[in-house]
Amino acid sequence: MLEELKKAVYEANMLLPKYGLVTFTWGNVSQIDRETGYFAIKPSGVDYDKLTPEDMVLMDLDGNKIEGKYNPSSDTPTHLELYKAFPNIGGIVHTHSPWATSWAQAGRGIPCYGTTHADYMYGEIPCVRCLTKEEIDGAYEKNTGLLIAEYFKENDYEAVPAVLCKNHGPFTWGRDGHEAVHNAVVLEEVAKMAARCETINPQVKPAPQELQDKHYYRKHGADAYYGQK
Ligand SMILES: O=C(CO)[C@@H](O)[C@H](O)COP(=O)(O)O
Repeated sequence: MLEELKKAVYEANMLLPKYGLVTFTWGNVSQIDRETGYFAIKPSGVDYDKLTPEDMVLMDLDGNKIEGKYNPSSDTPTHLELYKAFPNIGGIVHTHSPWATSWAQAGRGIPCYGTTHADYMYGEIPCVRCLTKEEIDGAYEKNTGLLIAEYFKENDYEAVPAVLCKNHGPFTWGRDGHEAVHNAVVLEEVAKMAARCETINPQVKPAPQELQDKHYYRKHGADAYYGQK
């Protein structure tokens, strides 16, 4: 079932090691078929070099496994909550990419220091709070998804398709898995540049708003990143 979807998700997952975003079996990509409401996601704990398209696990938005010989990624409940909360999201990535995860562990959002950032993400890339003891002791991954969804109910997830979860790591999204991976690569590069920028000049300030606006809206214009505004 949904073989094309599983193939696309397999190919998107294989980009994570290709771009140096993951070590061992860390990280995962999913993509949803909005007609069926099913999404395909990387199986939990399977080495990337052993993965095949058939290994992708099909899930529904109630958290039921529809098809797949493996367990779905442990982060599946987070992906699920984001798909439920935001209809324009078609693909989601979670990694522990080192530079973005370092900002997440430090509990800081990534300011926009330059046009590389502004070309893809409008303003600061946020870091949401660490989960509470109750949230951690409960459904950790589901609560991570609910926390991200809560933040972006008040903030534009189309303008900033990325978030850092404090003491954990980054999540990115897009219209499909490949675009979510693209945003994960951009996030890691921007995180690296920003960290180095602050080392070179600890007094550095964000780029002027007019420069940020020029670059973001030149690429995204009045049309939203996901369609007509
Ligand atoms: O965030 C985590 C663990 O902290 C996960 O993303 C693992 O890094 C990958 O788990 P699986 O997808 O293999 O279950």
